[in-house]
Amino acid sequence: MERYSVEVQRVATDLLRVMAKNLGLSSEAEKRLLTRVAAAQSMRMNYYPACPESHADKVLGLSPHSDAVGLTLLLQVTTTSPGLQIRRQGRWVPVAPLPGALIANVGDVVEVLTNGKYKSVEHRAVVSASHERVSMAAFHTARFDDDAYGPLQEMMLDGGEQPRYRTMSVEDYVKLVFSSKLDGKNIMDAMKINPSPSPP
Ligand SMILES: O=C(O)CCC(=O)C(=O)O
Ligand SMILES: [Fe+2]
Repeated sequence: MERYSVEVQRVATDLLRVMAKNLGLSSEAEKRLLTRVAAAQSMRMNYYPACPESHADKVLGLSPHSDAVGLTLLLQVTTTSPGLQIRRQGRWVPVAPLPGALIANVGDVVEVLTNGKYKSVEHRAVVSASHERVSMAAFHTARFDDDAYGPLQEMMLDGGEQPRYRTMSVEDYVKLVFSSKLDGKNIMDAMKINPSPSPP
């Protein structure tokens, strides 16, 4: 478990480095502005028992949400029973499990830091009438005592872009997350400076 955790954290850091490069952050110091959101890690094992046929279409395994972290690397441990779905253009799209594959879910913190250039993905888990399912999520964040979460100056300066999200200390952000319900992208709505009305 410890080895898995260390390796997954390394993958998360590498992915964030690539994302930073894609965004034009080239120096080591600039890349660190994104990789710092993989400095800390927490893990969650999700167990979804099979749900009786009569209820399966009325029950969700996990309500729609986006992860309130930097980057999540998710392993669908049960490869024989799908359950994860992502929301794309208003529709729920299943993500088929691939043995040994990690799914990278962009979290809310990366959406804020990149001023919306990378959007966090809304997702949910559904249950099956016949199969139980296990997934394991590794969440990556900045350290609690790290500076703040807010749109990176380095990315906005070029285009004279305006910040679309508030800047908040990591501690206040964590308080906001723990006082919020698991409900779609509600934390992003709270962080937006001029939230546009959400589609029905
Ligand atoms: O079980 C899944 O596939 C989704 C888990 C998840 O979204 C989470 O733990 O945040
Ligand atoms: Fe999630």
